[in-house]
Amino acid sequence: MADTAHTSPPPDRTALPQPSAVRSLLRLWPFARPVRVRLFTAAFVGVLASCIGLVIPLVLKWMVDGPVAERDPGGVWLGGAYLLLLGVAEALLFGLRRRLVARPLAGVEAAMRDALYRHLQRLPVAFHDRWSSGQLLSRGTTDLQLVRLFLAFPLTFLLVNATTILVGAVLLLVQRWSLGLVLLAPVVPLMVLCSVFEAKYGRAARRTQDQLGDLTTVVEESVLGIRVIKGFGRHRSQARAFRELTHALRTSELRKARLLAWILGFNTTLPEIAIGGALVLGTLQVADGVLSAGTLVAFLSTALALRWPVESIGFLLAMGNEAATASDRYFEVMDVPAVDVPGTDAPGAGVPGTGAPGTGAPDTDAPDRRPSATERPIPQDPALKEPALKEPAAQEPAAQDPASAGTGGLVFSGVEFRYPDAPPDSPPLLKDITLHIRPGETMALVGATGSGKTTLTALVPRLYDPTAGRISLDGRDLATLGRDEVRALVAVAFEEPTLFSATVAENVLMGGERAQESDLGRALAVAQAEGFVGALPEGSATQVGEQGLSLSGGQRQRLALARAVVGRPRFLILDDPLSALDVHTEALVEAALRRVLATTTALVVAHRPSTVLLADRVALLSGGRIAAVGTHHQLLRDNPEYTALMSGEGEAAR
Ligand SMILES: Nc1ncnc2c1ncn2[C@@H]1O[C@H](COP(=O)(O)OP(=O)(O)OP(=O)(O)O)[C@@H](O)[C@H]1O
Repeated sequence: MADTAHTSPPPDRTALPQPSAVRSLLRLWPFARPVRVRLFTAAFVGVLASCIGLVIPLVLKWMVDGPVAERDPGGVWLGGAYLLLLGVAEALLFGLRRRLVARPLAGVEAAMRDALYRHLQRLPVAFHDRWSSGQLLSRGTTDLQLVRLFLAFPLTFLLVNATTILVGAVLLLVQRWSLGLVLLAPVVPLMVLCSVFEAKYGRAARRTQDQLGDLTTVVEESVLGIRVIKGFGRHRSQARAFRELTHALRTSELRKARLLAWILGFNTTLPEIAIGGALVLGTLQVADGVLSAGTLVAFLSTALALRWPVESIGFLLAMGNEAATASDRYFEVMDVPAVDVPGTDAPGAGVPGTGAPGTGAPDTDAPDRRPSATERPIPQDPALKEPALKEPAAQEPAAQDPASAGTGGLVFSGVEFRYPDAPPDSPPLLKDITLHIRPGETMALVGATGSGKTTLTALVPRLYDPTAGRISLDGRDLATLGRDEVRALVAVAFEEPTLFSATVAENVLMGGERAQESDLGRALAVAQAEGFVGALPEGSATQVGEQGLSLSGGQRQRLALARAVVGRPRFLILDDPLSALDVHTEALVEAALRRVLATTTALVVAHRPSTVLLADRVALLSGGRIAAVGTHHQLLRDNPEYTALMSGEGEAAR
């Protein structure tokens, strides 16, 4: 499992030491590798184009000292033709460079985005509990654009410009070493200034990109929560919060602009002063007859040709720093160990450095940290350990695995759980949970608000892993099952029914890998959703809006229930599935659900007696433990806490 540092979003990273920009950028290599030939060719073409630019001053020198001095019009025309050819070749080569990289780099950006999305799907729920969606969105959008821009432009031009400056410096020194030294005098101060700039700009870029992520979160929350904002008239305070963030972002952007202006100023002024100095000195040397006019022209043309490569260093460093920051932010997410490796039986096999025990989120190397099913036999009848009233289950096992006779169904053995972000000295939320739901049995889970019912149910589909103890499904240790196996065995309907921007049918059918269109009707019937789905403009082919907002709460809940039952799961986890239904619909759904529950092993979080009555037995969760197990009537008779909860007194007292 990821440790807290991994699951937590980075705090203010600008306060931390920044990793070297080069090291951050080198991490992009695996993604850039497939297009390396194009990148290197583009760099070579760029260097060639730039060197052609440096030949132009040499042609000028030849023209001034030759045809111009000798008043030879034919030579002047020839020189002009050479210059034109060189100029056209330079332009064509720069165009070719751009063409070479544009398409492959769009592919690199898409591949990185794809990898990020796939990774996000496989990260533990604990990670998503802690990271804001805006931070993730901005890493998958703006940050990746910055990376593509860097690979397309500054990466090549840092190389092209460095080569141009180097070749140009040699040409200057060869033409007239004394003038060359005057021109090269600003190199050392400029290098110092550039390194100071780089450090400062790197921090500013980090701050800006983090603030952009926060801003995205606010926008997203405002859009999704628009009903609450309007309902409570919070648009002014929301707008104020938004303004504060945009103001902070603007301040950071201005700081970047100031830093950029500062380095551009130095990068322009110092070389200009040097060129001025060389011009004065060169003119004196021409006047003294120690230097030809052609050499001075060539010298100054070379110096002017080097102006852009020097001036642009500021821009290129800025873009490089932004890309390095983007790379850091991208890999902060990519470095969080994933929960599972598809196609492997043991979750997380092959993913290095994952999973410290006791942190509460699904682990990728669970077999390492917990003994395997063969090492730790499941207690022969964990139900015997249950602390309170017992009676035979109404449903006997339909088909028990002979190898695990008596341990089939859903078994919690000494399960303990603490959320990864809970204070380390706080007691675990769930302690020593030992519970046996027999094959085919429906167990209701009852407890006060906040007692941990949802948390306990979330352990079954492995949204989180217990911090101690074990859960088994039909005798198989849950921790040894791959993600696909768990998904095939367990279906869940959450308290908050989430629907996706897709058709009703797609939303329901995503509940079962092998679910067919024919299962759709059955699932909708169980959830008593046929009526309203049939009345939708295009029936089950109707698109439901973002998060299914175009449907009522009860309708969404019924579709979520249909999704849970569509795949005929062996284990069904329902978190208060009928809470948003009216009494009449609830009775109809219950009648249909009863038939589904008869064929599955189910754990149903229940708040109301009507839901509890769906179950064969009831487990009472109190103080983080299973305080009692029995039938509804037994618990009503013998357990005052349960009686209070069912009568509503318990909740009212809280
Ligand atoms: N992701 C999380 N990180 C940290 N703590 C959490 C997280 N989710 C829930 N909790 C805490 O765990 C406790 C139990 O929450 P849980 O949702 O399991 O209770 P519940 O019994 O289902 O409540 P309800 O009946 O109101 O739905 C609460 O105190 C809650 O604040």
